[in-house]
Amino acid sequence: MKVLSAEHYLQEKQNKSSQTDDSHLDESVMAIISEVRQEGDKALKRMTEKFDGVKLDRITVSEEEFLQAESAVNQAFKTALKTARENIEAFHKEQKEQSWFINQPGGITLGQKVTPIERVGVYIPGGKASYPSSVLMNVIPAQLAGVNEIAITTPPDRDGKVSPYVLAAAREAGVDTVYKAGGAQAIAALAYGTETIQNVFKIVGPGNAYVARAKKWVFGDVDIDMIAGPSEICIIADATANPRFVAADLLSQAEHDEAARPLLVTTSQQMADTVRDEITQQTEQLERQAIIQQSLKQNGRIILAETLSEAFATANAIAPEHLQLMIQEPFVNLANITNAGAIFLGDYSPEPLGDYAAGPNHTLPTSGTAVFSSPLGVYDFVKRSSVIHYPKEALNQVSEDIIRLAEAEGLTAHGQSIKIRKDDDHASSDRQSQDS
Ligand SMILES: NC(=O)c1ccc[n+]([C@@H]2O[C@H](COP(=O)([O-])OP(=O)(O)OC[C@H]3O[C@@H](n4cnc5c(N)ncnc54)[C@H](O)[C@@H]3O)[C@@H](O)[C@H]2O)c1
Ligand SMILES: N[C@H](CO)Cc1c[nH]c[nH+]1
Ligand SMILES: [Zn+2]
Repeated sequence: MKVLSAEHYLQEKQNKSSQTDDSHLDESVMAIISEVRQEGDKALKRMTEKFDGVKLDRITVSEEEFLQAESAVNQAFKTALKTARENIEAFHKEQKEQSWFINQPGGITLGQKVTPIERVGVYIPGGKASYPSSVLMNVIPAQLAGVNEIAITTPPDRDGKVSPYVLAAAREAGVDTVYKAGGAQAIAALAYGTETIQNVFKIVGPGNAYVARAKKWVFGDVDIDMIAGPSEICIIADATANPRFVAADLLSQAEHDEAARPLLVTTSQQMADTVRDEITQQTEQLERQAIIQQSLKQNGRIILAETLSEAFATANAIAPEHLQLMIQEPFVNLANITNAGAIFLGDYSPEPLGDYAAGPNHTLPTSGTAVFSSPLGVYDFVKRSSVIHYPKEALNQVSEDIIRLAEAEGLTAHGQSIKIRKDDDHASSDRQSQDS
């Protein structure tokens, strides 16, 4: 893993982002979207054959497949799923938002009505690993928001099957509709519908570059949660941190993807050296060595900071998906962190605790987007409508102001809508009793 100063790291990061040219990705994703829009299921099956290497007869997972999956997973896994579901539910319940109304003098009522989005599609990645935990993380907040119809889509394996762990998680979460479709083609199908796949109003869930780019392209026709890139972890460690833990936590995210970003920011040269050795030793024991080594080589960095203040400033500039504070007094220093998707405090709060069990969501802003966005939550599955009620007298009170403002904009029909009520004294006299 490359070691460099904070200043050099930030410079390197800037150079990289200005050099990125991914127009080829746009071209292939736009072509996929347009084929699915034009040909529906036929295109979806053709692409599943091309990219996932399997010819499908049926896109929707059958009840029989659900039952097979249920018997293929053991009881301990089901219990772990149940515990995770309970923790995720308990945390996300706190995010539930109520409609509210305020009464103002003169019989005015104003408010905000909160309504769940009716139909939502959840993308569950399936290329390099299967993610039952992501099923729970994406479905549970939608359910708590009151979403009526939730469908999952995930790529099938080469036998045309969906991971039994993913299906067991779907069952645990109470979702019966699972489609065998992955990549940009699945996103297009959810956005525009096919003969089999019902179109949805919002698409959530992480995925690889094709999935992320397709979400960007369909945004506007449907809503999306965020553009989630490869997993990232940034650990701020002072000389008191346990280097074995630090190395293990960095590796936990490196194994997701060759493009994953494991970063250590430390004030201690000795910590940097020991973590480096630990990473080499621990990697030898792990299964996904090829992915880890690529991730470490391409994006793994040990950043030396002169002071803890410089370490915090560097982490805030990175705005990582996950930030671990493995320093003395992590709680006190929480105040110094402004940009991070999730913040893990202390030596016994490693990132995988958040991935699976603690309760907060693991779908988090990546690629620096934590400067402006938040974890997936119940709030992502509702929309808000403003509510306005003025009785006649209250409208009369503001009518001159409205007419003046409308005239200034040259919008006389707007003014007319107000004037017509002011002049028409007998208008809705029968409704005035309701107003008072
Ligand atoms: N943020 C989170 O919560 C979270 C959770 C889990 C995984 N992840 C991330 O999600 C990503 C998952 O990626 P993945 O690849 O394992 O699974 P994936 O399901 O996102 O992608 C697999 C699909 O990509 C498509 N594809 C592959 N090669 C293609 C090509 N050349 N042209 C067009 N389409 C192609 C195929 O349709 C395939 O089904 C990883 O980066 C991982 O770090 C994030
Ligand atoms: N760390 C991933 C988000 O970056 C989420 C995940 C799912 N399973 C394991 N990890
Ligand atoms: Zn993870």
